[in-house]
Amino acid sequence: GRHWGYGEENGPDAWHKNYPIAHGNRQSPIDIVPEDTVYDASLPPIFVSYDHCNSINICNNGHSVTVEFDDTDDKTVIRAGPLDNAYRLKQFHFHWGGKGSQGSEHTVRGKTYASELHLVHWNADKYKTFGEAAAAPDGLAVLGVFLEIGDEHRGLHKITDALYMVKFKGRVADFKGFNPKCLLPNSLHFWTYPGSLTTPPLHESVTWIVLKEPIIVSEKQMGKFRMLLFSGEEEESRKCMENNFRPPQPLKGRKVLASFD
Ligand SMILES: CCN[C@H]1CN(CCOCC)S(=O)(=O)c2sc(S(N)(=O)=O)cc21
Ligand SMILES: [Zn+2]
Repeated sequence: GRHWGYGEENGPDAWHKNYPIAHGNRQSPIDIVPEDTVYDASLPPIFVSYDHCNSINICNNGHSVTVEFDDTDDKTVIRAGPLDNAYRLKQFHFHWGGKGSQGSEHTVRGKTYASELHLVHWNADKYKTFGEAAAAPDGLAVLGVFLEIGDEHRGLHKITDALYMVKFKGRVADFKGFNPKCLLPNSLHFWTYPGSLTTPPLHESVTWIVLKEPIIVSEKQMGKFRMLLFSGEEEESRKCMENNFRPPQPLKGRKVLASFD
């Protein structure tokens, strides 16, 4: 049937037709209002151990560009913070705009960023497979990092230089040895709240951990993401992959905790 996307007909406002959970009580993203967040002094810092981290490939799935990891053991995990278990890195991907500073999914007091990086982790302590975890209320932990336009980012070069290999939907290319630690900002101060996948199937299975400090990337680097296509090589309609973000969803009484005062 008609596949979901970010267009006029199949975009975020239409997703509820095939995915009624779109109108659920813990949907993402949200607008984070710092003065309404609760500083929780008992919240430990998050612990990111990406040291033996190894990427496998880079892929254009028709919705975003993703870098996938070998998650067969606990060598690349995040723990602590709001999490009760170690969560294994499965993939990371981005959401971005068409120009300027629109493009992030979470917003901060209405401020949008040019892009947002999502590092997707799953609770392998509790669930046997990623698929099972992706549908469980405490199955996933996604680390969100804002990207702001400024000087170029040295760590992002390896990604933007590889995007030409996956221009078309369905393309996968080898992408080994990339460690996403280089994409994290200096501070790991975060906001956290219970939410969902921001794309279909919109499972309410994500503990969101959104970093307050953005990383800085250049307009030129962001431009390379917009060279990607939503469409496959065989399709005649060539649609640039951009504005692949869901707007903020109702908070519905949820509390957003802050790890910093
Ligand atoms: C295009 C589909 N995007 C999905 C694909 N996965 C979920 C479905 O998996 C089932 C086995 S996912 O867990 O990798 C994931 S995380 C995010 S987000 N933007 O909320 O960080 C979206 C998605
Ligand atoms: Zn995402």
